[in-house]
Amino acid sequence: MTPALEAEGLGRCYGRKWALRDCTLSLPAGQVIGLVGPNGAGKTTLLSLAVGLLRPTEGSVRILGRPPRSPGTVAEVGFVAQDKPLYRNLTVAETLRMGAWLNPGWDPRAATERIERIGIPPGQKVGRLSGGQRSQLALAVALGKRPRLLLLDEPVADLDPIARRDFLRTLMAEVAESGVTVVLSSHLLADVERTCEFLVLLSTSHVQLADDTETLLAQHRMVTGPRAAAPALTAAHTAVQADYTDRQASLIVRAHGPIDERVWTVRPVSLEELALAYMTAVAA
Ligand SMILES: Nc1ncnc2c1ncn2[C@@H]1O[C@H](COP(=O)(O)OP(=O)(O)OP(=O)(O)O)[C@@H](O)[C@H]1O
Repeated sequence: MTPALEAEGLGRCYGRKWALRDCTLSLPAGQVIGLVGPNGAGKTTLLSLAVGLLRPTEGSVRILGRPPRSPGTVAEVGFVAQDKPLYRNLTVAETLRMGAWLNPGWDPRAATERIERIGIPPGQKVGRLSGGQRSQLALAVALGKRPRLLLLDEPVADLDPIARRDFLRTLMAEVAESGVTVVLSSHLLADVERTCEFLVLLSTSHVQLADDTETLLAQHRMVTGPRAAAPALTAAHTAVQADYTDRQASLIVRAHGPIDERVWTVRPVSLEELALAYMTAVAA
């Protein structure tokens, strides 16, 4: 199957500062992919390069097997930017009509039903919606397009917990029903853990992790035990994060084989622990 997004040595700099560098990735189609990383890591830059809103300084990117903005691609890709750009003077109903007018494959039922279910009045001006309602409308417009690839830049940041759960459920239902690929950038690691089957972690403008979550979780372990035994442990396995007291060591390791459970207490890590460990390790 053609990857949803492929990047090869992709980089973008602003002046002399690299926002994204050496980015080589292949994202599988038909999954929900989490894109995480600290502020300024390069997530928006990667998404903007993918949809052709930015040009690469070096390297290349393809979406759905084609360069961004090539004929056909624009109709097949939905992008909801971080600031949810919508026309403030249009009403909700007019926004949906504009979506229908601009997109040949528009599904009026999907968009309208969604807005009705959330209870946003169709006659309301967009400029008077709350931040969360605007996010919901932007998602409805993006889904109404029936895209094959949906790129969402921090879509749930201003939703309340119930709306967030509903939003993520809708996304997962869409993936199951239509096979759309979703790339979801978020700081909410617990949401990413619940929703995503594949994780991309960016930090300091570089890709630190890009793999399916099951593989990542199988590779890593939380290990606690005597500090004196830590050098032997870190010689055999890669320490991603290490905390020491006088006698005790507590580490997250990428294991390269069995860990001696006579010496160490070993447990699986959560995706949230793993992502935080990588972000902290790179920042340190
Ligand atoms: N238009 C711009 N001009 C100059 N520098 C920029 C511009 N856009 C982004 N940058 C810089 O590029 C880097 C990556 O920014 P980007 O917005 O991609 O990060 P991000 O991971 O999306 O951050 P956040 O989580 O805060 O949204 C940052 O250092 C940022 O300051």
